[in-house]
Amino acid sequence: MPLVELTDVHKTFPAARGGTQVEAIRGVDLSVDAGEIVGIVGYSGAGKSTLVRLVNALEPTTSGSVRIDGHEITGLKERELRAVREGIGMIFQQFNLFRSRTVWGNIAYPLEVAGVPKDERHRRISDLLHFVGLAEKAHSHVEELSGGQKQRVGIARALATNPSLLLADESTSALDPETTQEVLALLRRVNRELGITIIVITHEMDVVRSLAHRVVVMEAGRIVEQGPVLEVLANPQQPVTRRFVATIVDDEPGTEALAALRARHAGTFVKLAFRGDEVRQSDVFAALLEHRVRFELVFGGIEEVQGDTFGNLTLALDGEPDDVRAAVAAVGALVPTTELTR
Ligand SMILES: Nc1ncnc2c1ncn2[C@@H]1O[C@H](COP(=O)(O)OP(=O)(O)OP(=O)(O)O)[C@@H](O)[C@H]1O
Repeated sequence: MPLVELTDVHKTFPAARGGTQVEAIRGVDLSVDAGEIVGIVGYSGAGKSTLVRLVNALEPTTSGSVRIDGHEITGLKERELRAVREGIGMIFQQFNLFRSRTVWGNIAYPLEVAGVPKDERHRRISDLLHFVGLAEKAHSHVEELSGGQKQRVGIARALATNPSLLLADESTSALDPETTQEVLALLRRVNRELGITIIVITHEMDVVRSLAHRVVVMEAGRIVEQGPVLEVLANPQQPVTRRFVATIVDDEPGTEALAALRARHAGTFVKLAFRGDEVRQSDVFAALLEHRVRFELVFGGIEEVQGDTFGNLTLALDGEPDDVRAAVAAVGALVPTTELTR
C-alpha cells in the first residue's frame, strides 16, 4: 500500500474579484511508496506547492481522493486532520522558525502542541539536536545561525513528532551550493537512517539528481512525466522535462556551438551516451584506437548519478573514412552512439 496516494485530484481556486478562477491542479494521480524520495519539479505556477498543501491537508481538494497511509483524508474534521498532520513533517524555503525562541524552543514547539511530557520532550529534543549536528547550538537564538543551520533546525523540528512523511518545499533554494549539499546529505540520512519518506518540491534539477529516487514533472497543474531519476535524465520525453534535464546534463552541442567546433576540429562528430557502469570508457576509446582512428573530446561531461556513471561525450573522429565507419560501428555496439550530421 502506498504511503501517499492521490487519485484524479483537482484543485480550483475561486476567482478573485474581477478575475477568473485558477485551476491549480487538473487531475493528478500520484502514488508514493513508504521509504521513497520523490522529487516534484516544475516551473513557477505549475502547481507544486498546491499539491503539497493538499497532501498535508492545509487545503481541501475540489474533487478527487487523497489517501495517507491508506486513510482517505478528504472530508475529515479539523480534529482528525490534526492527527494526520502530526504524521507529516514539513520544511520550507524560508525555514519559518520562531525568532523569539531558541533552537531548543523551536524543536520543542511541536512536542508541546502534541502534549508530550517534559522528560520525554527533553530526551527527544536532545536526540534530534545530535542527529542534525547542532547540540552546541541548543540555546542559541535563531538569528545567530547560518542559513544551513536554520534549515537543520527546521528539519529537527519537522522530525520531532516522528512523522512517516517529510514534505520539503524548496528547502534549499535560499542556500548557497555548499550548504545545499550539506542539507541534502542530512535529508538522505533522514531517509536512510530513519526510514522517512520524503517528497521534495523544487525547480532545481540538481536537487533531484542528488537526492531523489524518482522524479515527477509538473506543468500547468498536471503531471506530464515521471520515472526513476536515471531513466528520466537519460531519456526525457516532454519538452519541459528536456529543459530541466538540460540544466544539469550536457546533451550535445547546439547548432552554433557545433559550427564553431567544426571550424576547429576536422572529422566526424559522434555523441556517445554513457549510462551506468557496464561499459567502461577505456573500452570505448580502445575500440577507436584499434581502428586507427584519432579522436578528441570536444563537448560534454561525465558525472555520477546515484552511484552510476552518467553523461554524454561528443568526440571528433579523424582517420581513413573506412576506418572511421568501422570504428563508429564498433563503438555503437558498446554504447548508444549518434553521428552529428548538422
Ligand atoms: N490561495 C490561492 N488562491 C488563488 N490562486 C492560487 C492560490 N494558491 C496558488 N494559486 C495559483 O495556483 C497556481 C499554482 O500555484 P503553485 O504555488 O501551486 O505553483 P508552484 O508550482 O508551487 O509555483 P511556485 O514555485 O511559484 O510556488 C498558480 O497559478 C497560483 O497563482
